[in-house]
Amino acid sequence: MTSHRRNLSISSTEDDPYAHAESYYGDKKSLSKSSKLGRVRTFSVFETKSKIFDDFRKDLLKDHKNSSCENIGDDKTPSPEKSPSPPAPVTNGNRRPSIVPIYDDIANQSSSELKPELHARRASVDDSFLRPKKFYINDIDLTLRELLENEDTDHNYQITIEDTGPKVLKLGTANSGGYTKAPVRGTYMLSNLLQELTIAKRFGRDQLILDEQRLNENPVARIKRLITTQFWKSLTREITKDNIVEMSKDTKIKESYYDAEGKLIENSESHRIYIPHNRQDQYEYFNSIKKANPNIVLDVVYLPEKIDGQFIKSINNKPGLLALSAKPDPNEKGNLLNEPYVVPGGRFNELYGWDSYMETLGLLTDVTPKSNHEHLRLARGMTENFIYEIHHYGKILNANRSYYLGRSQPPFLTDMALRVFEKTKEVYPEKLPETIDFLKRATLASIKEYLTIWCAKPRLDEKTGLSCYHPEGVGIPPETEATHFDAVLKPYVQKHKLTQAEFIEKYNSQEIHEPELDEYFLHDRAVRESGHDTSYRLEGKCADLATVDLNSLLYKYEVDISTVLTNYFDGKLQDVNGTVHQASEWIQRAATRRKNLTKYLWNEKDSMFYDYNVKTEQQTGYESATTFWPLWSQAATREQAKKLVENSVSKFEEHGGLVAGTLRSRGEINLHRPSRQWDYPYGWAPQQILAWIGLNSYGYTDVASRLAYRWLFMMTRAFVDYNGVVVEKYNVCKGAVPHRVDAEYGNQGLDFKGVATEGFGWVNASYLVGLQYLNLHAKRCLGTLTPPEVYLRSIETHKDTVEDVQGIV
Ligand SMILES: OC[C@H]1O[C@H](O[C@H]2O[C@H](CO)[C@@H](O)[C@H](O)[C@H]2O)[C@H](O)[C@@H](O)[C@@H]1O
Ligand SMILES: [Ca+2]
Repeated sequence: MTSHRRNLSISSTEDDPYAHAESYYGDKKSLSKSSKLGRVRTFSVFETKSKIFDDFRKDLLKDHKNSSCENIGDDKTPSPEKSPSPPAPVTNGNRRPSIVPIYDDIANQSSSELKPELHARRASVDDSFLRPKKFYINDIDLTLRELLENEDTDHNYQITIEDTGPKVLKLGTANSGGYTKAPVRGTYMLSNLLQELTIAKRFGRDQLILDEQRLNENPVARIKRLITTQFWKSLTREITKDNIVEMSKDTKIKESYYDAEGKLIENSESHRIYIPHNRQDQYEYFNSIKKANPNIVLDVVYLPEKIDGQFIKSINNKPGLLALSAKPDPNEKGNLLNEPYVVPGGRFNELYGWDSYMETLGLLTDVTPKSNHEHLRLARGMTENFIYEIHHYGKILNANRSYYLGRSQPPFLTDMALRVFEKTKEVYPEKLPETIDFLKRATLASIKEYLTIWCAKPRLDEKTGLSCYHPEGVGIPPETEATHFDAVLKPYVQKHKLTQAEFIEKYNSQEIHEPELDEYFLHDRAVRESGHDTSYRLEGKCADLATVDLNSLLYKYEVDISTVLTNYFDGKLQDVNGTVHQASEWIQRAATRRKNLTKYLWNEKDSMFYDYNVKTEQQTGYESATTFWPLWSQAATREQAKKLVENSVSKFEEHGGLVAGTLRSRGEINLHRPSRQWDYPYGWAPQQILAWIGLNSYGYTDVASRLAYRWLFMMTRAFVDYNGVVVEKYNVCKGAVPHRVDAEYGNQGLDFKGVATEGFGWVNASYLVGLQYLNLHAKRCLGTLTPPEVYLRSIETHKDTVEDVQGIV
């Protein structure tokens, strides 16, 4: 049936029960402050109720009557009853839909205000023939209140399996005008109801027709839909004149200074953007915004040409956002268009290094020549921002805030650029010269990063030819959660008979010298540069470790650079300084590193790659999931891969996928040795993704699929049982509550009321990437929440194959 079957002025896509929130709850206009226009389909308050039901009933009858006839009821002509310009919205007295915080107006209303109006009349259409159902929510506030009062028994504005309510709420059906009631049952449907009502309310709706299908949607489809249509959007940042003040706000550090009397003053908020010393265009652009808006508070500050540890420490109390790539707006003189990016989420509201690579993998999963070009734009934006960071800050930054200026994160630029390049060629074949230019710029930036950061002092260990994480910096990293260093600082605080705050102040200003502590923080900064902050694998020694992770990534750089030079630039590329880089040099570098990886990092007896301590000249023996990274970069030999799979996957394979490190290596945890988030029992999305890609590339697709199933099952189970939660990391060893993590700053992505709107960047990506490793049978099992043990038994019994695996990354 291709025609419009409804006598409502809507298109067929608007009748989709799974439509994007914008079209389901109201068009974009409805979000603007000045206009709260809702679309017709959801029966906005602009129409009188009796007219709503008249229309709807007529429509149903027509639907029913014509259900077997093609092209009957073609209503391309808009319904004469629908007014193109709706009358002013009904305001319900003083009650206006509030958006933030969305529950306040419910809480503040007296129950008489919330009393349901009597239904004007009952529609004469019987419910029974209509499947799937639609519910008529006459008063969203009232329904939300009833739902929360009955079902959210622990009062956290989420409906989870820990709530002990009746687990059923009756809602009026749409075709009976709300008269006939039908139940919404069980945690999953009730929590989806809470989510949908919360979203509808954020769109300014008071009433709603809600598809039952939206409440009992297959959870796999729902997670995928939310990530691709909502979460990426919520995590997207793009600096504009209108949002720079909000974007420059820092939430991790409180700005502080001493007043004339020497009293420490803390600002609750600061808004500052730092500009590279040679970007006058950007400096002027941000100042022009200030000039045009004298009421805004925005500090626009040039960075010096030389940025070292002392300088970075000197601005610890003046946190600011770091400018990113921007180009002139062809349509508006003086305006700059800033490249977009995706942030991880929660407390991480800036462009991160390796998170962006993982997000790119996720974003590119659904880009085709015909769809989702926006996702390609975001992936390209992040890559452009990395090129910019290398040229203006000397490295790809941990993240674009001032306190991250001294350190990088695991490098993935060559692979990221190649993937964006390939996709761009496919989507915009007509732009090939521009796309090749992008690849050239990304490759030259990667070469610069490789030569000046990763293979230069202090990161390069000349003896082994391998590299270590070793950033610049002085003092204590200011961005960590307040209590993170308590155990480490305690003996020093006691020794100097100071409060911890006083000690930090004096130690940072170098009034107190503690060489051992300097050494500890050198390694701590290195741990943060490694992205694996924090872990007992690295603590107290990271800057001395030639890690498996970093050296696998650098091998990939070497191979990718030689491939790009060979395939696109006749084997050589000249940089801005006139140096010509030859493919043959990069082939040689890769061969040397591969040999050194085997010589220093491979342990034949244990079938593992271990980090190598360049000071003690020994392997550390710490069992870490980074042992699979040489599969991702294809630095491992076939034999090493086979041994890893046969003897070492089992060391890390837990209920929910790969654990970051083994229990044996982590050791005992106690008050003085608190648990660390990158150790047992936690599992992280990037570790899973890299292992799947690596295993698959050596032909171990069955192992990759099995691990993907475990991870996706754990995510789906938590999503279904815990109100749509998607978090930064999981406890992969626990069947129940895997999303509850209390190590270090705790988990991110948990803190929401009613509905999760962003998930977490790399975990979102892992879901989309992971699905590509599952065949139809696996996806069906996942949708019905079949536990991994049962699913794995089923595929053994049926000698299932992975022949359906499609489009693997
Ligand atoms: O503020 C504490 C630390 O937070 C970041 O690290 C964690 O989050 C990052 C963003 O998702 C992620 O890249 C990193 O692997 C996580 O451990 C930050 O990167 C650290 O520098 C910071 O100290
Ligand atoms: Ca609850």
